[in-house]
Amino acid sequence: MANTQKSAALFSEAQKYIPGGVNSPARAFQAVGDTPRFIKRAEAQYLYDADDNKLIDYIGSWGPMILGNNHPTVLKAVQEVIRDGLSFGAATEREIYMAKMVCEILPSVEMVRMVNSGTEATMSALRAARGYTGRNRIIKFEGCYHGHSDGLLVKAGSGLIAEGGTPDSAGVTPGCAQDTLTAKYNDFESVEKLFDTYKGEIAAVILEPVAANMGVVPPEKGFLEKIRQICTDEGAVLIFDEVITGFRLSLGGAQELLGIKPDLSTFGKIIGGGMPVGAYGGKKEIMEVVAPLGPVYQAGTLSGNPVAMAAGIAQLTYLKEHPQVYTVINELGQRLYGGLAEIVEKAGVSCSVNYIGSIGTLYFTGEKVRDFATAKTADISRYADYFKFMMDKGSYFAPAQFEAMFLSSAHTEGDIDRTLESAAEYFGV
Ligand SMILES: Cc1ncc(COP(=O)(O)O)c(C=O)c1O
Ligand SMILES: N[C@H](C=O)CCC(=O)O
Repeated sequence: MANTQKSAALFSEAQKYIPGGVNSPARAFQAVGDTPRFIKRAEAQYLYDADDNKLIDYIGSWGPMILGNNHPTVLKAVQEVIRDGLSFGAATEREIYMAKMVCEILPSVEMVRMVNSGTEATMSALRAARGYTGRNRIIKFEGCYHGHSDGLLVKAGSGLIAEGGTPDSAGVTPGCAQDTLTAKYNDFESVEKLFDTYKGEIAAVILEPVAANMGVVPPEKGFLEKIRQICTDEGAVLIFDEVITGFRLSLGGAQELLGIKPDLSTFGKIIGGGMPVGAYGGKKEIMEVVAPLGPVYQAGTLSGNPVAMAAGIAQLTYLKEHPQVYTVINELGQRLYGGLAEIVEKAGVSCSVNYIGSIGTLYFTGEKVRDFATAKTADISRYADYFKFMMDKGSYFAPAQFEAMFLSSAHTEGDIDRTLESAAEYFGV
C-alpha cells in the first residue's frame, strides 16, 4: 500500500480551517470514501504528493493541462510577464491579442469577454442572453454542470451528484431557480415539450455539447442539430458550454468537431493555461448588450489579468502551432479508453466505457450511458473500490464516478500501458 501519512495529516489540519478541508468539493475524495492526496508538485504527466508518491495524472487540473503540467512554453510566458506587474485593473494589449486569437480560432465568436472562471462565464453568458432576448427562462440539461451560480445548480452534474447528498444546493432560493427548466440529455422531445409549454419565454438553451460532468456522454446523432434548429426557430440563444471541450476536442472545440455553430460559447480551463480564467463570447449583436456598450452589467477586478492572459495565450498559441497535439491525445484516448473497454469485456463485468478523443469515463453499469438516468445506474461503491486500487498503483483517476478523465500530450503509450496493466489486474484478466 502506498504511504499516504502526510496527506492524511494535512487533511486533518485542513479540515479545521477549510470546509471539508478543500476549496472545491470535487477534490475531497468524499465520493470514493477516501482521503485526498495533497499535491506538492507536478511535472508533465505526473503529480507528486506530500508523501512523494509519483502518480500518473489523469485529471490534469480537471482539464486545463492539455500539454501536461508545468509545460515549459506556458511557464516561460508566466515568468516573463510577472516582471512587469501582477495586475493593473486596466486595459492591456495582451487582452486584445487573446480576444483576437479566440475570434480567429472560433468562427462563431465575433466578440469575447474574459472572466475569472467557468462559473462566471456561464452566469454572464446567460445574463447576456436574457438581456438580448428580453426573456427570463432558460433550459439546461439534467446532469450537465455549468459551475455554481444559483440558477444553474438545478439537476446539475459533477460534485452535485453526491450520493446521499442533495441534488440541488441548499441556499439557492426558489426565486433564483424558478426560471431554470430542465430537459433530458439526448432526448430532443423533452426540449420540444418545454418550448411548447413556455412559448416565447425561453431566452436560452445551455448545454455541454459533449457532456462531461455526469461522466462523459457524447451527443447522439441529430441531437445537437435539432437543438440548433429549434433555438433558431424560436428565437432562443443557443449556448455551448465548452469549458471542458473547448480547445480540447479540437482546436475549435466540440463546435468545430461536430460542425454546429452556437450563438454564444463559454470557455475556461485550457484558455487560461492553468491560471484562473473563463471567457464568454459569440455573435456580435448579442455581445453588444454587455456593459459598457449595452445595458447588461458584468465586470471583474481581475478579469483579463496579465499573468492569466500570458499563460492562456502561450498555451493556445502552442496548440495552434502544433496541431499534432490533437492526434497524440486522441490516439492516447483510443489506447486508454479502448483498452479499458476491452478489459471489462474480457472480464465479463457489468461496465461500459464512454469516450471521445482524450476524455472518457468507465461506468460501473452494464447499461449504455446516454443521459443522467442511465449514468446514475452506475454502482458508485464498485467505482470507489476500483479507484482506490488504481490510485494505490499510481494512476490518479477522477475521484468520483460521474467525472471525466483527461489526457495530455505529455502522456506516453508506456503510461497508458502501465495503467491498463493495473486495470487488468483489478478485473482479474
Ligand atoms: C462544463 C463546465 N462548465 C462550467 C464549469 C465551471 O468552471 P469553474 O470550476 O472554473 O467555475 C465547469 C467545471 O467546473 C465545467 O466542467
Ligand atoms: N467537474 C468539475 C470540473 O469540470 C470538477 C472541478 C471542480 O469543481 O473542482
